[in-house]
Order: sequence, then C-alpha cells, then structure tokens
Amino acid sequence: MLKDFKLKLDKFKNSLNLKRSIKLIWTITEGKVLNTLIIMFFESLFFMGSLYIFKKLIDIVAASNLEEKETLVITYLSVAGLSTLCYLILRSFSTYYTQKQSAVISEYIDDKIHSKAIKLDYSFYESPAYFNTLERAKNAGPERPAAILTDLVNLSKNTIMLGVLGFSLIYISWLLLPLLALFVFPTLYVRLQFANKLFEWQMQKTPLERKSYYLGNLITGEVAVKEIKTFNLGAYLKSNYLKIRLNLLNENFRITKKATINETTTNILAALGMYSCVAFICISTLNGTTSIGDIALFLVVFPQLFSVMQSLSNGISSLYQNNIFLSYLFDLLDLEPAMTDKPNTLKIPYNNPDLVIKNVNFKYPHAEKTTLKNISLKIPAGKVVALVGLNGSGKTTLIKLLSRLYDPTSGTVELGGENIKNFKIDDFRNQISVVFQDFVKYNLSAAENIKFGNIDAELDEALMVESAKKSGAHDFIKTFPEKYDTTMGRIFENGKEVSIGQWQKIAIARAFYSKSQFIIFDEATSALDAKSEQELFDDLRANIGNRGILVISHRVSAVKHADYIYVLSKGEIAQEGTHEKLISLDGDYAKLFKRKTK
Ligand SMILES: Nc1ncnc2c1ncn2[C@@H]1O[C@H](COP(=O)(O)OP(=O)(O)OP(=O)(O)O)[C@@H](O)[C@H]1O
Repeated sequence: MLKDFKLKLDKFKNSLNLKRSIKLIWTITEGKVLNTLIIMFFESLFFMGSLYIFKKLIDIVAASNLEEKETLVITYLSVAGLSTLCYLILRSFSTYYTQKQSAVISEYIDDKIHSKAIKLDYSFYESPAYFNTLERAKNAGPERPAAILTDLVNLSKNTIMLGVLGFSLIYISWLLLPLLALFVFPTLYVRLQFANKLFEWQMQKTPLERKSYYLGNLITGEVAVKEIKTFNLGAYLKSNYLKIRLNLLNENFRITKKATINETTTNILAALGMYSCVAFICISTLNGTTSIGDIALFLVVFPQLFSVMQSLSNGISSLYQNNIFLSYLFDLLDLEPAMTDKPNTLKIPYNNPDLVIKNVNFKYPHAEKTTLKNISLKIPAGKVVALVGLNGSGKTTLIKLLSRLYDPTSGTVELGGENIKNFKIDDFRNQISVVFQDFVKYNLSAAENIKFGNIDAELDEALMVESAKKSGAHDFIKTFPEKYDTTMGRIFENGKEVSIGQWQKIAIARAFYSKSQFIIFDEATSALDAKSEQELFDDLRANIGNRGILVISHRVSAVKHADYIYVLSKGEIAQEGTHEKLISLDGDYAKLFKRKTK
C-alpha cells in the first residue's frame, strides 16, 4: 500500500498541471490572487490569536493569587473580542474576493475555449476525437481553475491553521500530532485513488456521453422535430437516450459506492485517531502534567485541528481531482491548427485574376481512398463555370480546397498564378464566397444575415439592398414590419420565419454583398422556384461584374448557360466543354442531362 501511495504521489506531482494552473490563475487575476492569499493569512492569524488569548484568559481566571485580576480579565477579553472581530471581517473579505476571482476565471476560460474553437482548422470539425476533447474541456474547463483557486486558498489557509493549531497541540504534548496524522492519512489515500478512477472513467465515457447529448438535442431541439413527429421517432430516440444515461449512471454509482465504502472505513480510522488523542490527554490530566488552561486549550483546539486535517485531506484530493480534470482543458488549448500563414505572405492580386486548380489529388485525413484524382480546372474572372457530377463524385470536396478549408495532398490551387498557400489564409478566404448547400440560417436580423458577407466593414445599406434585390430577397424583406431590422427565424421573440427558398435567397444575397472576387454556388438554388432560379441566372452575368462564378448543380437549368462545364466522375474530371458540345457527346454529361433537356 505504501508503494502504491508513493506511486500515486509521484503521479500527483508529475501528471499535474499545478504550475500551469497557478500561472493561468495568476495571469487571469493579474496577480490579485496574492492579495486574497495575504488576507487569508491574516484571517488565520487573528483566529489563532483569539484562541491563544482565550487560553491565557482561562489561566488568569483559574489563578488564585493574581493581583488586579479583574483589570487583566477585561483587557484579555477586549483583545480576544477585537481579534475575533478582525477575523470575521477578514473572512468576509476573503470569501468575497475568492468568489469574484472565481467568476472572472470562469468567464476567461469560456472565452479561451471559444477562441480556440475559432482558430482551429476545419479538419478538426470532421474528427470525432476533436469533439471528444472539446466536450471534455467544456465540461471540465470553466469551473475547474476557479475551483483550483478555491482549493489553493483553502489549502493555504488550512496549512497555516494546521501550523498554529499543531503548535498549540505540541505545546500540550508532541505525541498528539503524529498520532492524529497517522489516522487521517488513509483518508487522503482513498480520496486520491477515487480521483484517479473518476478521471479514467471520464476519459472512457465521453463518446457515450456525447451520443446521449446528441439524442437529447434531437428530442428537444427544433432541427428534427418535423421528422420525429411524422415518423413517430420520439419513443425510439427516448429509449436509446435512456439506455445510455442509465448505463452511465450505473457505472457512476458503482464507482461512488466503492469510494463510499472505502471512505467510511477510513473515517472510522480517523475517529479512532481522535479518540486515542482524547484518551491520551485524559491520562496526562489525571497524571497532573497539564494545566486547566491546557485542557481548555485542548478542548478548543482539538476539534478545530481534527476538522482542519480533514479539510486538508479534502483539499488535497479536490486539488488533485480538479487538476487532472483541468488537463482536459489544457488538451484543448494545446491543439494547434495545421494550416498557418507563411512568414512572408504575398498581397492578393486584384487585376481580375483567375482561380486555377492544377493537377490536384486529395485524400481526407484518416480516409483510405483518394477522393480527388488529378484535377485541373480554371475559373476565369468574369466567367461562369459549372461543375456537375453524381452524388459522391467529389464536388463539395473540391469547394473545400478552393476555399482553403483543406490543402491538396498534391498539386496546387492558384490565384493569379500564385499558389494560394503564399497568401494570408484570411485574405485568401475573403476572395471566395460560398453559398453552401447546407447554408446557415442565422436567427439574427435580416441585415446581419446579409452583412455577414463582409463582416470587417461597416454596414453599407445601399449595397445590402442591392444584393438582396439581385438575389430576390428584397421583395419579401421589404414587407416585414421592421424591414431589414427584422429578426429572422422562430427561435427568438418576434422572429419572422420564411420559407427555405426565401432563406436561400438571403444566403445568396450574403454572397453578393461580399467583396470576394469569386462566388461558388453549391446547389445554392435547389430550393428556388423555377421562375426565381431563371431570373437569378438570367441576371447573373450582369450582376457579377468581374467576379468568377462556379455553379454546382444537379439541375440542367442552372448549368446550361455556363461558359464552361466540368463533369466530375468518381473524383476525376471525366468531361469538359460547353453545354452544347457535351450534350452532343454521348458521355456522362449527356447521361445526366439529355433526358431532362428534351
Ligand atoms: N470528411 C470526410 N472524410 C472522409 N471522406 C469524406 C469526407 N467528406 C466526404 N468524404 C467522401 O468523399 C467523397 C466525395 O464527397 P463529396 O461530398 O465531395 O461529394 P459530392 O459530389 O459533393 O456529393 P453530393 O452531390 O451528394 O453533394 C464521398 O465518397 C465521401 O464519402
């Protein structure tokens, strides 16, 4: 057991991020945590001072041959009272500052998690491992550093208390302290062991827990409600959710039950320790080796000391637990994006550059097969290029490369003849606006929905209206009571829900509003009625100026007017040319669209 304990103690020292946690707390509180610790130090000092004066007071009262006894009693009583008053005031202050600093730390950590989530590459968002790390950090992060601060403060306080109380006890008899420690020690051991078990279990349970959150959100959220009702999925999802939660609960109970049994045993041991000390002091009193003041001191000090030792053991195990849980937060904070800006980046060309893909191959991280093979294509400025292909042929993957969410495994993407890796990532991304097939419906104002196309600049109202007119969104936005200030969607009060096609028009307006040199429409007109789609594409050339356009669609009406068309098949360019040329050939394009054009 001793070896095991030593091992645990080593793990406690090594695995811990104590230094890093303290540094974090220090940075966040700008060193103010030191003030709190100083206040606590004096708080403990006044507490101990009043105890000592109290002991002296009893000795004076008990002494039979003292002159001016009354004056002395009044003096000591006043000093003890004053000392207690100071202790109470300082205790209120230290509690207030600890709470204040804890709240600041929680907010800071929350912000750190958000900053990291924004900074990380898109590829993280296609990896379950990242979501596990994020989940653990979110669950463990925000309140842990604050808890560590409280632990540290309490530990310091209790250590000071232990010092002074221990000194008082040694003053009575030196044997009392080690006797007590011997019995409190196993409690600490059991708690550290429990913390380790809990940590291991937390690591294992995250994927299951995430699945239960997912099911819970499906049941209670608005995303799936229509299908849940029409397919009657509620009971099935609920029972699956319950199964996972019960599984987790049972495991939790099992670990806690074991910990409770162990802790009860060690608590009995600790109580034995306390009674041994009481027996010891009783015997020495009978032998006449202690004064009445000493006995009074013992009676006051001993329960305090016992509780301080218990608190210390609680504090150490809580610090241990909070620290290992905090490692989840550090796991997340230590993640770094794989895509970073080169040291000497180039300026974006604005002389109507072409966007070109040259001999690109791409394989998703962790995927076995290559998704894109030897792709070469060109989107010239001022031209409309179309990309067609069956489901799964690689069209969306190509967009991810064009918007630099991923870098090609081999080959290059070039803007104006320069590899896009030579530009700042954000600068380059500003050149590409994508209307995704799963575009986002921001439940914010219509104006914000459009302004998100160019978030860095002040809102240009004239451009916003012009963009909405081009996409066909202006016609319905102008009928809203608050026009462009109307909140969209139905999540918030007074929100205005519109049809999916109307949402799509807002998403298209967002792309028109942007200052990008290229716009990619990924099935962006799938929800538009035939008339709206016809109008959009008829006016597209007039609306785009010198912008290059890539249209991805399964509808011939959306691609037939393109200047040039690429046909993607199983990750390769199978055909290319104009609509007329491709229709005349009996290839993939003709198979996709010939029947529809008749
Ligand atoms: N994150 C990913 N990791 C691994 N493979 C992926 C990933 N995303 C897509 N794929 C695979 O890449 C292939 C191409 O997918 P992609 O989404 O690019 O096709 P698509 O042509 O856009 O299809 P659709 O017309 O249905 O939108 C598919 O076989 C898909 O399984």
